[in-house]
Amino acid sequence: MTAAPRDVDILPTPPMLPGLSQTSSMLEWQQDHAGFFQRAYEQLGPVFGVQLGPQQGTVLVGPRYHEFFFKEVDNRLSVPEQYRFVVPMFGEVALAATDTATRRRHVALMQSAFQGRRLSRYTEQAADETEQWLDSLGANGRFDLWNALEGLAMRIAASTLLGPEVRARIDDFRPLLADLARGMDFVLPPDLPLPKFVRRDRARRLLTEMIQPVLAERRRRSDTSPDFLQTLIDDPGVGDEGDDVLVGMALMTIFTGYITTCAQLAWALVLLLQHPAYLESVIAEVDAARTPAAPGSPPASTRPAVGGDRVPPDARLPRLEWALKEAIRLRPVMSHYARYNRTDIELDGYRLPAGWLTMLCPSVAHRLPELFTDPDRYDPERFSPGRAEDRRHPYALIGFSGGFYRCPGSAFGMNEMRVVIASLLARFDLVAPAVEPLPSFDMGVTRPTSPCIIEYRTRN
Ligand code: HEM
Repeated sequence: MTAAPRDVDILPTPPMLPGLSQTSSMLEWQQDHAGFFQRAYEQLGPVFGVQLGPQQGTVLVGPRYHEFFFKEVDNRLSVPEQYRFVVPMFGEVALAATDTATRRRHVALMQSAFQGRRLSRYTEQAADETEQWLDSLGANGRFDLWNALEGLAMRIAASTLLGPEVRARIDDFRPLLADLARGMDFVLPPDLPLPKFVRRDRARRLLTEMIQPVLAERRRRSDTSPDFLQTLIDDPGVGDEGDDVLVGMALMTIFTGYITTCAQLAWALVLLLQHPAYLESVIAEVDAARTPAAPGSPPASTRPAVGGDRVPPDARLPRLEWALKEAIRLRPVMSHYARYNRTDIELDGYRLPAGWLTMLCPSVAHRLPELFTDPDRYDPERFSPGRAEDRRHPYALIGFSGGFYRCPGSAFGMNEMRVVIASLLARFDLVAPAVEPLPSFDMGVTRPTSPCIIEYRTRN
C-alpha cells in the first residue's frame, strides 16, 4: 500500500466532491454526517478528501483501509491532535494526552477496569438502576425516548463509575453533563467565545467542584468502594499525576460511557420495535431467561426493584445481542474516527499530506455489500453463528473503533444495552414511535431526535 517517501510529493491528493466551498461542505456535513460521507463515497470511491471547516482530511472506506488506519496509530497517524476538542472538557487525559506513554497508560487502565468481576458488578448495578426506573413508570404510559434513556444512562454511569456520593446528587449532575455534550465540537477552535463553550467551561468547573470533596473524603476514610472512581484513586500511576488528571479521567469516562451507550441504546430499541417479527423472537428469548416470580407476588408494575421475575443481568440472550450489533451496524453513533497525519503518507496512488486528518466512517463502511449481505436490510441474524458476517474481516464492524484505542468500555456498553432492553421487554408491551426519528448531531453523537414517543403498558 505504501511507497518510499521520495515518491510521495508527485502524487495527487484524494479527490473531493466538486463545487463545495469550505462553508458549504461543512454545512452539509453538519446537517447529515452519514449522508454527506455516503454521497462522497458513492461519487468518489473508497479514498476521498473532505474539507471540514479549516481542516482537510481523507476518508478511507473498507476493511483493508481500516486495518491500515488502526495499525498506523501512534506511528504515522497520531491521536492527540484530533482530541484537542476534549481538552477543555477533561484536560490532557486518555486519547488527548500528548505523551504516548501517558496516553497508553490511561487507556490500559480503563481497559482493565471494565472486565471480569468489576464488569459483572457494574452490569448488576445497571440492572438495579433499570428496575428502579421501570418501577417509577407505573402500569402504562408514554415516555420520550431520549429524555428517559438519558436520565437512566446517567444514573447508571453515576452509580457504577463515580459511586453513591455523586449518584445521590444526580439532579445537579445531569444538566452539567448535558452542557459538556453540547459544547463538544470536532471542528471549531475550542476556545472561541461561543455560548456553548462558555457553558461547557462552567460545567467542567462545577463538576470538578462536585468530585473533589468526594475524593478528599474517600482518601480520608481509606475507602474501598467498588466504583471506577476508586479504581482511579487506587491506581499508583494516575495517583502520581495529581487530582486534575484523576478528576479529568473520571469525568471523561462517565461522559463517554453515558452519551455513547444512551445513543446506541436508543437506536437499538427503535429498530427492534420497528421490526415486530424479530421483536417477538427476542421477547420469547427474554421470557425464557426470566427468573419466575414467587407465588402470590404483586403485579410487575408494583414489584420492588430486587426480586420478582427479573431477567438475570448475566442472562445469555443471543438474539438480543445480534439486534444490538445490527443497531451498531446500521446506526453507529460516532460519525467518524479521525487521526492526524504526522508525515506525508502514500496510499494506493494518493498522497495524504502531513497535517491532514485520516478518517474512517463506520456508517458507510457498515453498508458495504461485499461484507454485509443486503446491507440496508435490518437482519440481526446476519450475526448468528452460521452466518457471522462480521467475521468476514476483523475490521468489518467498527462501531467501537479498533486497534489499541478501541473503546475500553465496549463490554460494559453491550451489557448495559442488553439489561435495559431485556428488562423493558420483560415488563412492558412497547409501541414503536409513530414517525421515523431523524438523527440529531447536537450532542457529539448521532442520536434519535426528540420527541420520539414510546408507549408502554404492563404485559399480562
Ligand atoms: C454502545 C456504547 C458505546 C459505543 C458505541 C462506544 C464507542 C466508542 C468509540 C467508537 C470509541 C473510540 C473513538 C476513536 O477511536 O476515536 C470509544 C472510546 C472510548 N470509550 Fe466507548 N463506546 C461505548 C460505551 C462506552 C462505555 C460504557 C464506556 C465507559 C464505561 C466507554 C468509554 C470509552 C472511553 C474512556 C473511550 C476513550 C475516549 C477518550 O479517551 O477520549 N465507552 N468509544
